[in-house]
Amino acid sequence: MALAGTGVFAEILDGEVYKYYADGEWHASSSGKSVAIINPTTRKTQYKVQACTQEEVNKVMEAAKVAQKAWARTPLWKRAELLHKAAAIMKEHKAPIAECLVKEIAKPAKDAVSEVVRSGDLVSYTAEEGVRILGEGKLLVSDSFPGNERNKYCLSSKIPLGVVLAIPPFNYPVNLAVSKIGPALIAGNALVLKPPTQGAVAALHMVHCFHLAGFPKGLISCVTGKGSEIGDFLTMHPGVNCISFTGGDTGIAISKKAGMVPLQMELGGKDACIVLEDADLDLVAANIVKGGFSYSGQRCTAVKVVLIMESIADAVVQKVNAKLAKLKVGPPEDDSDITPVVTESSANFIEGLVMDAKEKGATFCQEYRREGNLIWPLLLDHVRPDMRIAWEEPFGPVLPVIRINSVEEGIHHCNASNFGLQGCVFTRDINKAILISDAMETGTVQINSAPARGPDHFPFQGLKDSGIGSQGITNSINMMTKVKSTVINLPSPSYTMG
Ligand SMILES: NC(=O)C1=CN([C@@H]2O[C@H](COP(=O)(O)OP(=O)(O)OC[C@H]3O[C@@H](n4cnc5c(N)ncnc54)[C@H](OP(=O)(O)O)[C@@H]3O)[C@@H](O)[C@H]2O)C=CC1
Ligand SMILES: O=C(O)[C@H](O)COP(=O)(O)O
Repeated sequence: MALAGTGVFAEILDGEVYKYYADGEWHASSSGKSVAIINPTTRKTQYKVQACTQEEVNKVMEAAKVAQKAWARTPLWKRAELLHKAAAIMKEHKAPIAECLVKEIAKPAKDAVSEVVRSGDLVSYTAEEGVRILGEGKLLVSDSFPGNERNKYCLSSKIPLGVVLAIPPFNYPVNLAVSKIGPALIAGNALVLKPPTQGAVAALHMVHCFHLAGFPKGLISCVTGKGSEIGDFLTMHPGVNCISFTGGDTGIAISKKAGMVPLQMELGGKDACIVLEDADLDLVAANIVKGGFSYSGQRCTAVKVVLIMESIADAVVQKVNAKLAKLKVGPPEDDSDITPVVTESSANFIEGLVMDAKEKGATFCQEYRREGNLIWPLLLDHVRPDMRIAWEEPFGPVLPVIRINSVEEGIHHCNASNFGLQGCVFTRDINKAILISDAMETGTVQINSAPARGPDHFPFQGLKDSGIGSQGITNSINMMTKVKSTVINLPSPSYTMG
């Protein structure tokens, strides 16, 4: 039974097209045009969203600016209270939101529910963390700097940036939206969301939960449309005071076009898994399968290349293959492990990487199989650096194994990548693990576990082409504020004697 667009969500639907959200209300766009969202499994149109116009974006920005000023005067505890309310509503309505994730991005049914619950928890945690860290400021006294007496007291605190533009990617359209919305709002900013086209309807349902919680008009808005059509207008809009983006190379282009505003960019990755001879091989195999193939490899933090010592490679490949044979391949509704990848062009891209590896002599541990957007899990052994898959991210259920003869070789491959998101190392020797972690040029290194962004309050950042700034709840709140100081100048120095 379809739940999306029904019950409390009925008002977000206009005929068969989902509305966009502006000035505290749901609207049909004056463009009269819509964008189709193709179900990756059926490859037919599942939903439609409004193709918003530039004029509508302008109005949203104006309303956001006005609403932000009033919001910044709203006590912190009240902002937190509203966020807690939105989180509870989101969790209460997890079923329709999860249904959209299943239909729009083929997320396995259970994972879709987990994404919504995790998102509710993220919003609540953000409310609590915001109350703590934004409730504190700093007092500096002048006599610590040479030549000064204690006649100046500097009071500094964190203040909002203004209007934050949030652009999340298709693979976590709810979670990676709230990871921007929560921190922006608790810090006193207004928020404009441009959801990914695949995932837009899940995001609109999530935004309605914030609407039902009673946030002021204009403070949150959600404009839909193809990124290729309205993206530049949004990111270059003079009303935007901060851009928080998660996605692919588009982020690099945005960073070149954006004005002088803070940027938070979480981009692609080619997370390496370095396996040493003394590793627990069962643990390694379990993490390669979980890390490489969860959500069919469509995670920025997926294991995207295995760099394994030659002497243990056969044993690990055998264990991984045994586990891959047990994965359930099929539609997301059946809670399959491997589901269709998000678009046909994505499936074609993955196939291109596989065919290139085939031509250049990689060993196929399974037969390559594809039906529509559904690609069966594939481990490619004996991959060499001249193959594209050694460097490019497939964002699909295809994982290359490169056999190495020294740890240095593994580190060298990891660091030669233009990406630097996460990486992992498997060894029982913690001293070696720390040295390797320090040598890997990535934002995070996991020791004895696959890469992961969560838990959501951990710092999450990419080096090189993987991003700018750091996410995670605390870092995002800090990033979405600036520092304001007030200096009290005393007529004469004053010292407390104790
Ligand atoms: N480091 C991280 O945290 C993560 C990184 N990623 C990376 O994202 C990629 C896959 O996600 P995907 O959604 O396809 O990424 P894209 O970069 O294609 O899209 C991300 C978002 O940007 C929008 N967009 C597209 N063009 C523009 C533009 N010109 N201006 C502004 N916004 C635009 C998209 O909208 P529309 O859908 O309408 O095109 C979407 O909302 C992979 O490379 C992956 O590694 C993914 C998740 C997390
Ligand atoms: O987009 C992604 O891949 C996510 O940021 C990964 O999140 P996870 O590692 O917590 O699944």
